[in-house]
Amino acid sequence: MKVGIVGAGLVGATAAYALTLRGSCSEIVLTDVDGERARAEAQDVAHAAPVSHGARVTSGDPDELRGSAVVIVAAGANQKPGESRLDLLQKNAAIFRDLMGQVTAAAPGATLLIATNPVDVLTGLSAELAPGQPVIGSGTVLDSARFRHLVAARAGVDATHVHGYVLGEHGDSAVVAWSTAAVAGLPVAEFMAARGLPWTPEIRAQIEADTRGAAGQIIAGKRATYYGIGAALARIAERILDDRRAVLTVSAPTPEFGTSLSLPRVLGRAGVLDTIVPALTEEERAALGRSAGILREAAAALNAEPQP
Ligand SMILES: NC(=O)C1=CN([C@@H]2O[C@H](COP(=O)(O)OP(=O)(O)OC[C@H]3O[C@@H](n4cnc5c(N)ncnc54)[C@H](O)[C@@H]3O)[C@@H](O)[C@H]2O)C=CC1
Ligand SMILES: CC(=O)C(=O)O
Repeated sequence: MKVGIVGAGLVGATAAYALTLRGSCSEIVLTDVDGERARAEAQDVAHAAPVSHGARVTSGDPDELRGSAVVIVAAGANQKPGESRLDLLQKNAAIFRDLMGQVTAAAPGATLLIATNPVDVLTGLSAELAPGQPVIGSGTVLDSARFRHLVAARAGVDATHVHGYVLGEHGDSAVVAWSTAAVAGLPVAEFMAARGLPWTPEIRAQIEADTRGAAGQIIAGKRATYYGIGAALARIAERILDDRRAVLTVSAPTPEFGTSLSLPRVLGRAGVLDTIVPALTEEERAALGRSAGILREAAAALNAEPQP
């Protein structure tokens, strides 16, 4: 089971490290326009293999992606403090137009797993640039993890026992779908009330703000985020490799919304096998519609740009 990674920067290299520590695959190849960086990152991660699960970790030209079952794409610029993900669109779209031909030529059978921001619009663009190949974006898998972490901290339980989805854009319009949230199978308010734990509209609003604002807070403090997304990418990739039918909020082209966005989706070797539309409140449905509108506008603005 081979995973290719395009873009051996902070996100790509951390994904390689997470794949290695989790034993997600037997082979990882890192590629980057900065070949020296890719080589050094592969060498460093390879030294974790003998003390974890023994994967073969190498670097090389895009040609070396051949035989990959999944190719993670994390190439491109990241946000500077104060920048939004959508601010990265033009420059990262140009990088994708440049690299996608090499990726599809080398690994025509791979599922493409996009991480570069703005991930929803670039997932849609990648699906156009790689017709016939399964393409998904990491979407709101990371946001859903952040949401679960924040609820778990309030509830005083392990985050793996908190359920809940963030939907729509991986970005400022992400929709925190409280109606999907549960702690140990109970609606959050019920769980909190039964234990006399504080649960107010202000606390809910703070959790929503912290879920949406997490990337900004981390970027302000250390210039980039990579551990959360590295683990999320490894999890998504291994669920695809295992054909596990896991349900994750990945981004994918969604005709009903006219854009790529995140909804809970069943994942297998062929990529997205099914999409689940949760029973949302009217307010959540409206927020999801607004989020989709923002993404449609961004994609339209990209298509309106003259191509070199
Ligand atoms: N989807 C998500 O949840 C998250 C997405 N990101 C995004 O991931 C992307 C990468 O972020 P970082 O790793 O922090 O940036 P970075 O600057 O550390 O790494 C980017 C790498 O891409 C490489 N690159 C540029 N053009 C390339 C090309 N044509 N072919 C191959 N490699 C190329 C660069 O040489 C560099 O090594 C950014 O767009 C960032 O916003 C970051 C965190 C979370
Ligand atoms: C940077 C980014 O997209 C994130 O950490 O959510």
